[in-house]
Amino acid sequence: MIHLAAGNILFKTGSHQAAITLRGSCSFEGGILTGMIGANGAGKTTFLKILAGLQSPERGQVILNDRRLADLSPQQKAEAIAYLPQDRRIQWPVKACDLIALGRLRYGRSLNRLNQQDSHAIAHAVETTKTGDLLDRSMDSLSGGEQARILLARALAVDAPILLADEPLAALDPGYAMQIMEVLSQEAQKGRIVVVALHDLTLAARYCDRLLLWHRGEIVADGKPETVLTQEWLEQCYHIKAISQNYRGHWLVTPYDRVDS
Ligand SMILES: Nc1ncnc2c1ncn2[C@@H]1O[C@H](COP(=O)(O)OP(=O)(O)OP(=O)(O)O)[C@@H](O)[C@H]1O
Repeated sequence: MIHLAAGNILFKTGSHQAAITLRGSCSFEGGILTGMIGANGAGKTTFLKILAGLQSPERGQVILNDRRLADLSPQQKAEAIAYLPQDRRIQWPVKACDLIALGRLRYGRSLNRLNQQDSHAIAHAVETTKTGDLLDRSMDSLSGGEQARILLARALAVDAPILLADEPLAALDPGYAMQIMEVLSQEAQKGRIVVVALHDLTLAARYCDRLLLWHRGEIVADGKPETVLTQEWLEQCYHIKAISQNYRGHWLVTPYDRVDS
């Protein structure tokens, strides 16, 4: 079973007024879809980058299956972790199918020498993201939502045991957003660690097994959606009120009003 843990992390994010000090420990097991939620600037992206080994904390460390992430080679990290960054607007005329295939480069193969395993992983990623009709299109001709789906397909094509996705639902319409959450949930059910930063609390509550709530650089709540998305936390962290209800076995959260801070 894959295991990823971040212990006693301390990280200062720059020196401007909005900068924060990120502190926290948490661990992740395969088979669970974890949503990271929290207001803008709370620390979600920074923490995902630390988990992905793209930022080095000033204190603390990330451990992947008993080994320090910092001690792994770039190749080993690339084989273990697929990372979908938040900033992902593609302005260059690469074909969508080639961009997805880039997910296989970690195996040291060039795009024109993909083997059967590569083709299988790419076909699976295309099928699960329903991007087959976009493959021949140039990335710079796609809408923001279409690009987002292709980039998620590239991350899935890596076929890594850990998938870290930073706001994969940004720019997606409600139907595709739900489809992507279903895909992420299925990937977790296969035994992967899937951690996803989200702003849509309704979908976070509906699909995630576990939520981590970030507030000013710290995890203030960690647990099942119904224990994290309480009125108190929503007011304190987002300054909102929400209707929470159980509907056909699903915990639904609908923000409806702002609370003056
Ligand atoms: N490279 C950087 N240099 C300076 N400050 C940074 C840098 N990256 C992030 N920060 C600051 O660190 C804080 C946390 O940022 P982070 O992107 O982790 O938040 P977030 O929870 O992902 O926010 P959002 O929901 O808006 O994406 C913010 O105040 C941000 O301005």
